[in-house]
Amino acid sequence: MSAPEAVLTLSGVNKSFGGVQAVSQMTFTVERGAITGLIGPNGAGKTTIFNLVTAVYPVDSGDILFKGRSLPGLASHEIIRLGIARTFQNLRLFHRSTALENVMTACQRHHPYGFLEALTHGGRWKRTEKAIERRSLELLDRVGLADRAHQAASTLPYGHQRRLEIARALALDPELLLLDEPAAGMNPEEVFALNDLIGAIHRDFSLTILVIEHHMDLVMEICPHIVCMNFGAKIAEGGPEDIQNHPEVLKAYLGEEAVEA
Ligand SMILES: Nc1ncnc2c1ncn2[C@@H]1O[C@H](COP(=O)(O)OP(=O)(O)OP(=O)(O)O)[C@@H](O)[C@H]1O
Repeated sequence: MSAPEAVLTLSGVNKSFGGVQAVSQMTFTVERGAITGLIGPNGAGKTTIFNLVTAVYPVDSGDILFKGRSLPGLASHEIIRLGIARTFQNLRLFHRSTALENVMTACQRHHPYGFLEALTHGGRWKRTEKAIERRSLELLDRVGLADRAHQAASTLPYGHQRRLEIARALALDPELLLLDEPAAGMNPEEVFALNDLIGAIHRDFSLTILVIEHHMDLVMEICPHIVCMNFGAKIAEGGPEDIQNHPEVLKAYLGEEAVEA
């Protein structure tokens, strides 16, 4: 058996905002093909990790490697081109555009054509547009939104908007998909269905996934490996059983007194 390959490696990453140390000496690895969970109480620094990987913010120090290549210093669009896509905790959809237009915009950004071509609506432009539309419809179908393609994003139920964000991220052909609280605001049935969806896209798109999630049932079910952080630092790492029984994790979630009681 070949040794697992690291797709994403954080080494001693630090980030502070003013006096707040949002991420402190963070070190962990995401292996190719794995679904890794990133958990921790509110304000632990999880989204900041995603923001550092995708160059929303620069790291203060430390390194982030994607397939051995150092990411700090690259721009967000360069990181997308390397094969990293993400969804956002606070949805970033174009609310007035349809579901289809939202996905097509992501595809177009990923397969840009010349300004002149677009202006003249030349033959290649039309073929590219058709191919993008077909691909976008396929992706909507994949996330269970085929029948909502022509509906404005803002009028979709919240759970569907989260699925639309996943379709948009898939349109960027990622190798590594970062999901930021994909189940936020979903009811238990929607969370259950999301569980299946994440499993299916992981398999069908040969993805490596890093997922931030507060629904512990979902994390424990889909993530064979979990990193838990609190106050910016990693406090535990391991399989679901290790994490569920880890004293630092229990303390972080339940408080010191509850663990001692
Ligand atoms: N742009 C920013 N400016 C100032 N402080 C920030 C900024 N982004 C994050 N922080 C702070 O960094 C810390 C970590 O925030 P972060 O959003 O990464 O936590 P989180 O674990 O994702 O939390 P949640 O689960 O509530 O989304 C918090 O104290 C937060 O207030």
